[in-house]
Amino acid sequence: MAKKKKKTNKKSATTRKKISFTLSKQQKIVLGSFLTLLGLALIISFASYFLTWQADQSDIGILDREAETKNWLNKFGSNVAHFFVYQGFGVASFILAFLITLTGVYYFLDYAKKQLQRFWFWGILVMIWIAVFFGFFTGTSTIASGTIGFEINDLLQDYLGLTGAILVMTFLAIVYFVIRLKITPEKVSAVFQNTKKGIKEDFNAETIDQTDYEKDVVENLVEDQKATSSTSEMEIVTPPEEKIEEPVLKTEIQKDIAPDSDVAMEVEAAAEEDEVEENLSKKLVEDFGQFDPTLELSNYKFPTIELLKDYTAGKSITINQEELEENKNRIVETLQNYKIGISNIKATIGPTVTLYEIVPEAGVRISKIKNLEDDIALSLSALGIRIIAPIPGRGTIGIEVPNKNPKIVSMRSAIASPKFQNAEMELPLTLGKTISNETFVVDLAKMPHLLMAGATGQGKSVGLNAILTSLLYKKHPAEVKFVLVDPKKVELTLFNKIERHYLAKLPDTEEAIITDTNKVINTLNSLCIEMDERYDLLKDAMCRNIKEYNKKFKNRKLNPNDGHKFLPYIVLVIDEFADLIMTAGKEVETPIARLAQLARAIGIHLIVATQRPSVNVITGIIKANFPARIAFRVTSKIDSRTILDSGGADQLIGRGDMLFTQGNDLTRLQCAFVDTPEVADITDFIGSQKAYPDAHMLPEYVGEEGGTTLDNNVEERDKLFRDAAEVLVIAQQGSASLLQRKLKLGYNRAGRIIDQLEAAGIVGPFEGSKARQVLVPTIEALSQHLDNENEDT
Ligand SMILES: Nc1ncnc2c1ncn2[C@@H]1O[C@H](COP(=O)(O)OP(=O)(O)OP(=O)(O)O)[C@@H](O)[C@H]1O
Repeated sequence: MAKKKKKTNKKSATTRKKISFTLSKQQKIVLGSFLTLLGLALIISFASYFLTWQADQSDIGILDREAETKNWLNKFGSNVAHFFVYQGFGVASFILAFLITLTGVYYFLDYAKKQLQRFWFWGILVMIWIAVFFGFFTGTSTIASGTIGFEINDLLQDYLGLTGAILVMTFLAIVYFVIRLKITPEKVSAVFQNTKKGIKEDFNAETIDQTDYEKDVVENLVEDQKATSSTSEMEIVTPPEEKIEEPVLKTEIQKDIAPDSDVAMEVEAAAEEDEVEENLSKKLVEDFGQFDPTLELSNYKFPTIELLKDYTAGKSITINQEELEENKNRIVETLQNYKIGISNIKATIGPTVTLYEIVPEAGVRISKIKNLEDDIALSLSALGIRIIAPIPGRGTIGIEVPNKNPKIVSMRSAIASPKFQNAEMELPLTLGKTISNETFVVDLAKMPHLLMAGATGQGKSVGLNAILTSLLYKKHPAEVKFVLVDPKKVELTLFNKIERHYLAKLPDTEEAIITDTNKVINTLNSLCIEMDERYDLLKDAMCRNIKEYNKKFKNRKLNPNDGHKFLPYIVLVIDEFADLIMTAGKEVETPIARLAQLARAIGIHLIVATQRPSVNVITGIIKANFPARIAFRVTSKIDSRTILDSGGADQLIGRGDMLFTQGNDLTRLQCAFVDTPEVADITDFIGSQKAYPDAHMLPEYVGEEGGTTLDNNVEERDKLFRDAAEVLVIAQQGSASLLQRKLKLGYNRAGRIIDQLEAAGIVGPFEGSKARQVLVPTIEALSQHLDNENEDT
């Protein structure tokens, strides 16, 4: 049933969408004034037609310019009125004119149109009814009922007879009164009662008025007498004041204690609840506009491009012809040494490497060229040769040869590129430039997590800074929050300045940037709680991902009173992951794996960087959930295999030369370079602006120190022990997930509390898939139980 309802709602929504066309404000005013004036013109012509119709009827014909008409709106008036009044609905045609005027006014003043539709629906029905009604009286003359009214009436009478027609008409009138005017027998009787009472009050009031009047007259007389005849004497008796007040008293008495026989009972008919005209959220959006998450920092200014340095100023990529020729000749020679002929060769010059695309002669085995990689590298005497055989989608074989004079790709050029500026992505990142010198932009939200590896000094930190800078240039502080983990303690410190704008942290912690392993564990678990909470919100809102959820929230379809809020993306950046795994092992691996598996839909994205991409650091489960990888230069082929599932990263030339994969092809990129002073300038720029009162707060997570297990130690119980006990006793169901939901706890904490409750004898032992038994029947019994416990200790 509910499904059906939803379906029809959906259907009506789509039809509404189809029908509704949006007019601009000006168009509405023009249309509104046109309709209003047209309606008024009709009213005037109709009114005039009733006076002049007999004279005009013979002259009907708008094309005849000579013909004279008496209608106030001349030929237009007489023709239109003849059509609507005589041939149409008679007197009731005024309703039509009125509806047109009303429509005009609605458009002119831009009122909601829903109401208008009702006016039209009922207006037309009433018009037809009135026309038919007049059909009873008009006989042969059709001016009052119009032809339509007369004909319908005639038809009714032919089939039902006069009595039947009257009954049908009466029934229709009742329908109108009950449905449209919501007049019920109770209301009618209440009106009668009120009228009765009203008449009585009026009568009394009149008595007062009369006395007042008499008093006035007497007073005036006194004054007149005084003024006009000082001679003639007349005794004037002013009525005593009590007399005037008497009727007032009487009314009060009558009001308060009415005589028994006349007990007036006021019947208050329960007011019909108003129907909401339009979807409430639509109205909210109309009234207040879409929810704007950036409102709190509405004056926030994004960092300017000037804050970034241009390292390539005046140094665009120059083509060194000599170098190109030399490399080409060597490639051709080397291949010929191995009896591989080339039919064509093409060079694409990138910032750090040049790609030579060769088309081998027919019959050459590709694997043969691939095997010659080292030989070609030797003959070109260059580091970092990479052979791509074949280049996917191109049908050629690529040989990447590093340039002798590589160019720095400045972050400024990447940020200023139209590709990045116009990127309509949730979390756009510009990583640098491709081999064909194009800016490379990807969406972190689509990745959905990124693994980064590279030997020391190859550009990892710069890469991380480039990623964070991209987000700072594109996303408002309300839209994205960073959780930064930096065991090296120095790499990300600059971001401390934007703590209250962009960072998220645990409650009760000083620094937002996490450098301590223990805190990392707490933060990761807290993010898991945040993830669970967000999933609950999404489930409640029936959304599949954060994008849909936020859209719904912006359109005011989710009620903040139900806990709904705008959800910013959370980007968790972990530098030196290997170090973390070494010190904390499983404790960090488990929540990271959980987040990596589940957090994509609710907007938590992970960027994990490591120096050593060995298999005990990047375990299978982590690898499986990080399809997007970046490899800077690594020291061995094995490391390259671990991070990219293929070689290549060991042949990079360093200094930001990198390979990027999103699960399929490898793309060689030159990472955009952003130096520490530039990051300092950007964070200074943001940090100096108005900020939120505090960093974004993550849910509280109580670590292992939060309590003991089956030890019934009252001192060591969780802070929420009593609340939890009450929740379970009320629900009479000993389940940890109930606690998680009701008290917004993480899984571990809820589990610990359940253990404590078991130790305290409030819930029974673990019963497998069934919920535990609650041993305390009521809240009172629980209070007594806990009080006894306190007395014992
Ligand atoms: N994209 C780049 N373009 C030009 N030079 C770069 C680029 N990336 C890095 N470099 C150079 O390499 C140096 C080291 O880079 P970075 O500090 O990012 O290395 P790292 O991989 O983080 O090293 P570590 O792991 O030891 O911290 C930089 O100081 C810079 O000179």
